[in-house]
Amino acid sequence: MNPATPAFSAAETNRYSRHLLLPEIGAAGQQKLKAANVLVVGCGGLGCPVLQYLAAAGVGTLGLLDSDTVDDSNLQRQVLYATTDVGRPKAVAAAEKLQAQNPFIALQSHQVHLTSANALALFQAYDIVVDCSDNFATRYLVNDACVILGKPLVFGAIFKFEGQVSVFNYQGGPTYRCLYAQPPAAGEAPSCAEIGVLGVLPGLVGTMQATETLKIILGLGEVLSGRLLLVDALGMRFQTMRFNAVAANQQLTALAPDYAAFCGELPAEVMPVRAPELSADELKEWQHSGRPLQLLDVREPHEYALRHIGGQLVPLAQLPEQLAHLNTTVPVVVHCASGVRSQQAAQLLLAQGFAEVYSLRNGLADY
Ligand SMILES: Nc1ncnc2c1ncn2[C@@H]1O[C@H](COP(=O)(O)OP(=O)(O)OP(=O)(O)O)[C@@H](O)[C@H]1O
Repeated sequence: MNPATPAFSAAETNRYSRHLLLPEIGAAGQQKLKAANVLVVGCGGLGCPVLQYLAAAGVGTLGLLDSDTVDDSNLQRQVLYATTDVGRPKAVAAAEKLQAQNPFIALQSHQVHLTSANALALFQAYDIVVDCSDNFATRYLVNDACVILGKPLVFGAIFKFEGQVSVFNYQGGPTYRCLYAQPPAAGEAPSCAEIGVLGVLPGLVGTMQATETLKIILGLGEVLSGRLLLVDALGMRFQTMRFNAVAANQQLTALAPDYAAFCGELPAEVMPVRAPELSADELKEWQHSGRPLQLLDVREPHEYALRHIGGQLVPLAQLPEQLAHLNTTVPVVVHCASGVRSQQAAQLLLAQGFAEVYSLRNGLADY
């Protein structure tokens, strides 16, 4: 179809009237939006605002890829979901909300986990991919699939109060690998589930991703290619850093077989044995019994200051050098915010010869 030909119903013309008024968009631009196919990988914190604004703007086909279900801890920031959606697949619940918001667009739910085995086939049908995932294995996989298929990739990431936005593989521009040649060491970059995130931050970063996506479709402005936007919500400061393409990263021909392994996630069969866990009730019972116990809090001092249940504070990163101050023969219960860092710490203690070590299941969240 000729993108310059307006093919809108009266209801669409009215709906998109504020776009149609802009000479930079107009009927031709709105037609480009209607003809566009955009895949959003991850319908969580970032995915929700990206999807909401792309749907409202009239992007004709939106793919929603997510393997997860809605958890009540998602509702603090994943604004497409209601309390009644808890337990439902995100790709399905989000599609319902978006279809109600805009009946003139098509929504494709992909309720799958993205892997090397399905990425190329899934991406094929889309013009642009927006990465709203939350882990490094998926980010490298999404990048490589976009490079192989020659698709622009709109990237966003959040951490506590900070965010990053960029556009990769745009018209021969640099890729995610040009910016980050190697993933961080396992445990070096904790997830939102572990470290927390300001609820509005994905809204801030996700709307920037949506903006870049619309600019790419419309051919408007200066796309954020070869530039990384750094968002500091606490200082409300925005900085841009330039980076260059590395030719080898733009010439990938095949996906890696296992992105989790590339990112240092060990396969289940060689994972260190998980330390035994204790429930919050079991810990409370132990504390009341007076049986000897070393209670270890492996969070950061600022988290401890906010709330603690006693015990010794030894942030996870400092644990290896603090081992000499602990008694290897007295049982140890390690806890953190949600049970992830404490599991790592408990495994370390067991490997160092501590006789009896437990990790508090779900951390302070359950206590
Ligand atoms: N490889 C993947 N395949 C499918 N979905 C993915 C993949 N990687 C990440 N996701 C999805 O991306 C979304 C990221 O959202 P977000 O960062 O808000 O995390 P969350 O898992 O919903 O929340 P939390 O980590 O706090 O529990 C999640 O819904 C997750 O299921």
